[in-house]
Amino acid sequence: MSITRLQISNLRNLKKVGLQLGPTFNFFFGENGAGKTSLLEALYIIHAGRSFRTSDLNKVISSSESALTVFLERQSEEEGVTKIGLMRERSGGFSAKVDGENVSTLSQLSALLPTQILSPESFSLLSGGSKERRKYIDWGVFHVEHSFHNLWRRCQRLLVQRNSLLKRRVSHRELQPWDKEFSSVAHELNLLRQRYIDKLLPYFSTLAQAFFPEYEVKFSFHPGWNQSETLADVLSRDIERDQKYGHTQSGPHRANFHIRVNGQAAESICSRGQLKLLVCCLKLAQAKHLFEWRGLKPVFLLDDIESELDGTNRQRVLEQLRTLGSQVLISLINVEAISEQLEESDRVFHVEQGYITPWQIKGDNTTNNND
Ligand SMILES: Nc1ncnc2c1ncn2[C@@H]1O[C@H](COP(=O)(O)OP(=O)(O)OP(=O)(O)O)[C@@H](O)[C@H]1O
Repeated sequence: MSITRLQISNLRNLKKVGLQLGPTFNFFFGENGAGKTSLLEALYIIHAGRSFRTSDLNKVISSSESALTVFLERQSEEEGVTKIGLMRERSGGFSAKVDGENVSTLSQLSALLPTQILSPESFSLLSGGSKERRKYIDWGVFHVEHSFHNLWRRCQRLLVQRNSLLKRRVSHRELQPWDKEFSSVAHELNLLRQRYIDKLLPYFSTLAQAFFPEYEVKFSFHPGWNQSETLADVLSRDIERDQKYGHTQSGPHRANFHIRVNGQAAESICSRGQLKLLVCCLKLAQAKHLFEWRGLKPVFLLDDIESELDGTNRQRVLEQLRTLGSQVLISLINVEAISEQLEESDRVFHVEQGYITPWQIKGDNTTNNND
């Protein structure tokens, strides 16, 4: 799968952009503040319904404009061309269409456009809170297990209901029917996560070994409660604590994973650069797994990796992406940095004050197509 056409209006400084993308690497170069990250942000928004830079989408809409739109055409061998569009209004209104038909949930767009991002922000996957790590696992489960999304939503609803009952301090007896259902859905959800991780781990281990040959790198998953007990037993035992805090302390909403390097927590022993490389291994592992199990290649968005990884490691990550055959959109400042490694199907674009134009590299010289 790859994105062939992309149109963006009123997204930060991108007032009106129209592009034909190539199926392999697409490089976007330009000075600070030119609009490179905003272009990647547009694709992320249409995939996830949110930005990777801010939780407030109004900040992403161009100042003095009332709505942003992103439209794209996706080409896949099995399904041919699919047209996908999204509009986000300043008033909060959201509308999305696939081939002219309104879609009711954003998860329909996510399913059509599996997208992975490597940006300075995405490196908090290992150094930040557990929410990001749950999102990482659930991205993968969502794309390979069809029942996951509904199960996840049921689990969220039950959790909200249980928490509101806890806050109202209802009796243990009144809580029991909720606990029974919550435990049963949680158990099913956990099985899907466990099954996914069992399949993902060989991919991660191979990559970790290639990138960190001198270290022993171990991944461990924690479902959100002690597995020697059932969740129903844990909830029943901890009822007083849950009532005291007014929310449920155990369950799949507390799932997490840890990476240990030579027996120590990665975030305590690894350098910043090594942590970033581990995040690359995690994301590449998901992409390889998705391709081998579902034949899908996610689109990769690489923002500012020049400043995030050293030359050798950057090269190794790019080589992995070339082997995978994913479509990749990469932002960078200096076009000279890539002139040696371009392949025939790659495309280069110059980003300048919100305008994006195709660029051709000839030998040692860089020339604009429009020259
Ligand atoms: N809501 C908005 N409306 C209009 N312009 C905006 C808005 N938000 C940000 N901008 C401007 O849009 C540009 C966005 O730049 P972006 O972050 O995409 O740059 P970049 O090319 O990735 O730069 P860098 O190399 O520094 O990361 C900036 O010039 C910023 O001032």
